[in-house]
Amino acid sequence: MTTTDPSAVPVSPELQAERDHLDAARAALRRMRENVEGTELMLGDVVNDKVTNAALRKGRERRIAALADVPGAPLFFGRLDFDPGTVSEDGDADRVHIGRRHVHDAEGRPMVLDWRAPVCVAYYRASPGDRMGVRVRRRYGFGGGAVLTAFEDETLVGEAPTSDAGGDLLATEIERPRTGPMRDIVATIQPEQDDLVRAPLETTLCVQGAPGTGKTAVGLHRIAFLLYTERERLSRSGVAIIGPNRSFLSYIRDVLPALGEVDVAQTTVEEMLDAGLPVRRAEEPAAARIKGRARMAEVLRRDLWAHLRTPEETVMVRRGSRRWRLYPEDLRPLLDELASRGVAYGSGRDLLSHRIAHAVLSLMEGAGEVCDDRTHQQVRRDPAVRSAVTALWPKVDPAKMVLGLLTDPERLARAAEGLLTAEEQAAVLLPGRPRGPKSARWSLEDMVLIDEAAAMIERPVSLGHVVVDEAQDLSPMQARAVGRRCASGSLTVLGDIAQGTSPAAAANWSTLLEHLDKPTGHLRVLDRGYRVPAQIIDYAARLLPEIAPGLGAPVAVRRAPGALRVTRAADGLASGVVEACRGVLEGEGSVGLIAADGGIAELREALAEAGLAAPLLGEGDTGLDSARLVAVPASLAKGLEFDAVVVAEPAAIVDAEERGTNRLYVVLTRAVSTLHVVHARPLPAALA
Ligand SMILES: Nc1ncnc2c1ncn2[C@@H]1O[C@H](COP(=O)(O)OP(=O)(O)OP(=O)(O)O)[C@@H](O)[C@H]1O
Repeated sequence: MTTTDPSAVPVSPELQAERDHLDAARAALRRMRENVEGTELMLGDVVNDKVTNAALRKGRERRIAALADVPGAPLFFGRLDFDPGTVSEDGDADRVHIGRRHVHDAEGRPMVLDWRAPVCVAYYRASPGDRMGVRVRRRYGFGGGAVLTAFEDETLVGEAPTSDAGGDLLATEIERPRTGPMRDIVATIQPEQDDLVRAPLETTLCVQGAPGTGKTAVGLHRIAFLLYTERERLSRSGVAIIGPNRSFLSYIRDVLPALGEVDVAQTTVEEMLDAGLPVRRAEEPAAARIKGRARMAEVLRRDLWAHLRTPEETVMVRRGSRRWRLYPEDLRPLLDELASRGVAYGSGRDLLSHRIAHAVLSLMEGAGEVCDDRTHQQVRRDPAVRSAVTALWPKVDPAKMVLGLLTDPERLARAAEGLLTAEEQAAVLLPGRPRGPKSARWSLEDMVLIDEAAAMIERPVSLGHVVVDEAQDLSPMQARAVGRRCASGSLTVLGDIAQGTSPAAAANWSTLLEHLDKPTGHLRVLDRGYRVPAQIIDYAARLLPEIAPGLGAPVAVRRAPGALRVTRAADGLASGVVEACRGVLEGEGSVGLIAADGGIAELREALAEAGLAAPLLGEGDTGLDSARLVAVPASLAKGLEFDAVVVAEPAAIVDAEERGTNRLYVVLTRAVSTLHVVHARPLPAALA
């Protein structure tokens, strides 16, 4: 009789002992959760204060969520046996199990250590050359339903260490068929990745990595690590991850919760800007490039500060029977001093009212009057002072300001003199004749300008850490917007220059780091490719000399015979694609059909006629978990991956946009196991 339940198969006593430990750890985790759940009653009795109660309750809910047992994710994945006395005086404790979170027994003795604990570094980095006190490293294999089915020991001591650096388990883990969103890689983080994950909070990292080298995974695990080591600091200041679009964010949404972190904001650049205005049009590439340049900040700065007026009138404050006068020549130095100090425009207004009040008080005191803080406040609020401030230092609304600037050629010419040519000025003007910010047809690039203006008026609050993925696509102006949101925090900048597809994409990282205001950020390179088998990456890398001269292909850690097929569709593209999809669907796991945005509808129709439903990614709430076969517009493929990928008509993908060859490189590097390229037109020269 065959059985499909791995837990029912007889096993060795050692494996059984490990299973028992896993069961005991699960029971202990349940008890830890129940203990937290049981705190509700005590809370009501002891604390009456509503606000405190609400905060405690929220903390408690968070803790309960963090202690949830994630179905399908085993509670531990590894074990280390250290030299006696390395971890503790007590010999037994030199064996530690390592998992996603800390679990202890009823007496408080650890049963599973959180992978982020310092002692666990050895799990990821110990080698026969530097064994870090480790004698044996054990890695576990799991079957369906997180049933422990195997383990593999690596002995680091003795004459003949048995180290394969976990190669088989790594390949098995990567090739495990995908059924939905991205998974964590906590069990198999590689040494070069671990080094980045555990970089201290103060360090801004910029990671250049070819497709599938694990950049996104590193960024997500770094957040989890930082939240573990710096929880208090970061829970006050906040952490965010910025991704290229909603489909991508949906793809990565489960990774942090699986690592026990449920409180990280995930956003796109567009959502982050949050100007309260809708984006109504895509910018022309030429205008996008101009609006994305850092010099636009100077154009905006000039326009903003041009709102200041030269004092022409006397300010007269009445107090009782006396009148105190400040003449234009008294006011001018106050204004000039503030304007030259680099204050935010908005706080400058406030400071000006203080300066004027101070000057009036000096006159009063010079005449023998006794003044105190109350007098200062009264003078500051005097209608004459207030109207002088309003006239000299007018309030500015950022959206109205940008609207005014981009609809008035003369005003723009004044602000852009020496910075933009006449043609460039004409290119950035807004279309139509909008009457106000609500009716204007803004682009994303315009929103970035509004954000810049808003930040010049009032500086935004800084987060503690921001991870920005696909950062190569940030224009200098977008980079400034990201950078000022972590002005006093740090960044993890992830990307690949070769995958830059936006019109103002970065050409190198040092310039982008400057725009992010982190010029001393450390540039690190990941070059071991985990996702894509060698045959596929070699094929895609033929595009590199054209799109990113100087950048090499990653060194693929896996080869997969038969991974690549290139077919000329003799009976037309649609039928070739249907046939290719049918073929790859015979295998296991997720399948992505990727085509130029303009061609995807027709291919979906052909698939539907052939009885193959392919929901469109990005439409409604279609996520990657809704079906095995998903139709992916090329513009949304970035950052995603599928077990098998069918790429339809590479030439159409290249032709669809200015940086179409970069887009094709992205598209060709999404497959974990199989890539099938189908074409009716000739292939781009490098692939022919
Ligand atoms: N150490 C690892 N163990 C297991 N899987 C890994 C490891 N590193 C990376 N992977 C897998 O490789 C794939 C690619 O990882 P990831 O998406 O982080 O790469 P990337 O560098 O961001 O790629 P891209 O530039 O194409 O977006 C993922 O499936 C990830 O789980």
